[in-house]
Amino acid sequence: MIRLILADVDGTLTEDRDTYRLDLDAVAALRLAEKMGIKVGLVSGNSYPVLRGLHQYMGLSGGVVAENGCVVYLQHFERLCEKLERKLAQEFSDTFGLAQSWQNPYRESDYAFYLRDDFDTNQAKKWASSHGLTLRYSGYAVHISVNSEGKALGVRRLIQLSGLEREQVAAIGDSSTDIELLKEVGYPVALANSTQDLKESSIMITRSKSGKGVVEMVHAVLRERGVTS
Ligand SMILES: O=C(O)COP(=O)(O)O
Ligand SMILES: [Mg+2]
Repeated sequence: MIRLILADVDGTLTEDRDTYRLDLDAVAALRLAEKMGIKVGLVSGNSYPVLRGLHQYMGLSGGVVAENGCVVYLQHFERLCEKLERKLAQEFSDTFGLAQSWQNPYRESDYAFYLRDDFDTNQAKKWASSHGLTLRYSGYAVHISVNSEGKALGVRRLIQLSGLEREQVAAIGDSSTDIELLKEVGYPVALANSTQDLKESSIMITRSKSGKGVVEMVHAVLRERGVTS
């Protein structure tokens, strides 16, 4: 029986994959899950303060995985990765001409950058590996990180802190950065507008995109628990 739902944020809880506007129906569905006794956690490439704030104001209790797996919060804060020197973020930004995310001052192990059309992914991957780092793209931002396992690292710790087995956990996401999230849970769900590689990592693909797909997923989980919805 599912006891915890883990949701990605950008592209998943939003109205679509190209906006930061939260889908209010998705927020309501996650609150309904909490009311029915299923905890909801957020697993994202965003920084800890952003996720901790969202978790609190959305009324969730399942915890947070931030910085693509490097930070976990469930009643207390844990950083699971080494810190990455800030000057490397500046060097990456200068080398590839990418603006730094406004959240970079609040990150310590995974830095994010806004993509440009002329971005050379192969060169950036080479740069990252020559610095012992991993490059990821969420559909919203390019990330460099000390963490080669991505969201899986934080998700395993969050599930452990929750005292649950992976079979009791469902997860939903929209991009390649969620493959590492979905592979850690018993009920992996992709959205209608997820990237193809993520769909291949799921056992359910929603009919609707982004936030409306989250609503479908929550109702599927509630049905599985015998709660008619
Ligand atoms: O930080 C990003 O680039 C996107 O974050 P996400 O993991 O919530 O999609
Ligand atoms: Mg996303």
